[in-house]
Amino acid sequence: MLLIQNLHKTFNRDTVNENKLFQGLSLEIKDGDFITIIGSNGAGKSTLLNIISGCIQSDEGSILLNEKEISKTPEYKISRLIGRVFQDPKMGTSPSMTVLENMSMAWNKNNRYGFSWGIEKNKISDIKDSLSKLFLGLEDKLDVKVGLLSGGQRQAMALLMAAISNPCLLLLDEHMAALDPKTSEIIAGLTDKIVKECKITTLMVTHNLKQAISMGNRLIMMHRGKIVLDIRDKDKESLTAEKLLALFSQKESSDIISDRLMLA
Ligand SMILES: Nc1ncnc2c1ncn2[C@@H]1O[C@H](COP(=O)(O)OP(=O)(O)OP(=O)(O)O)[C@@H](O)[C@H]1O
Repeated sequence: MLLIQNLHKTFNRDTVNENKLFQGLSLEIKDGDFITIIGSNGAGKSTLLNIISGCIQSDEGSILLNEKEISKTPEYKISRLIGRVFQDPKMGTSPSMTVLENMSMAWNKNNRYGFSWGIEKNKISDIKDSLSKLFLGLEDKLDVKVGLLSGGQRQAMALLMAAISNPCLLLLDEHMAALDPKTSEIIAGLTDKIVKECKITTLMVTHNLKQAISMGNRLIMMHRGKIVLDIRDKDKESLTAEKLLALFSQKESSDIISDRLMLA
C-alpha cells in the first residue's frame, strides 16, 4: 500500500517565481489499484511521480510504501522497489545494447553482480517467452540493437523491463503520449495486460481522456496541486466522457481541463 500524507512542495521559494504546488496533499493507494491520473497543465502530476520515486524531495510530509517511510530515501534505493516508464521511449532502454542484453539487465535489476555471466543461458528462454507475449516479434530480434527498434517496440520493451523485476509500484508518466494513435492503442492493451498479469499497483499519468476512463479501477483528477476528483471501482466502471466532463464543469475553474485532454 502507498500512503501519501500531508505532502508539501514549493518550487523557487522566496523568489518571484515561487510556486507553492503541494500544500498538504494526501492520497491512499491500495495494493493492486490501477489509478489513471489526469489534470490541467502544471497541476503537479509529474511532480507527484517524481516525489514518490525520490527524484525530487518534498519539503514536508510522509510517503509510506508497504509501511516503510521512503520520503527521504535516495532515488537509487527507491528504484529497486518502483518501476517507471517515461514519455520518451528512449529513456527506458539502452540503445547501444541488444534486446537480449536490455532484458537481461532488467531481469537482474535487483541482483548483486558477481563474476557470473550477465546473460545466463537458462534465462534466455524465459526472456523469449516474456517478449513473445508482446506480440511484436521481439523474441526473434534478441541480437538486434534496441536503438534500431521503433518507438512503439522500445516503449513496449520499457514497459516489460519495468515490470519484470516485480516492483511494488509501477509509475507510468504519459508513456503513450509520444506514440502514434495506433501504437498508443497497442501499448495501452499491453499496459492493461502487464498490470493485470503481474498484479502491480500502478499510477498512470495521461492526457488521453478515453484511456483514462477505460483503463484502471480508479481515476484521479488533479488541479493546481490538489486532487479535485477521485472516482473508483463501480463509479469508475460506469464512467463516460460525458459524465466526467459534467463533473469537471461543476468545478470552480474553467482552466481545469487542458486542451490536450479535450483533444485526446
Ligand atoms: N524542478 C522544478 N523546478 C521548478 N519548478 C518545477 C519543477 N518541476 C515542476 N515544476 C513546476 O511545478 C508545476 C507542476 O509541474 P508538473 O510537471 O508536475 O505538472 P504536470 O501536471 O505534470 O503538467 P503537464 O501535464 O503540463 O505535464 C509547474 O508549474 C512546473 O513548472
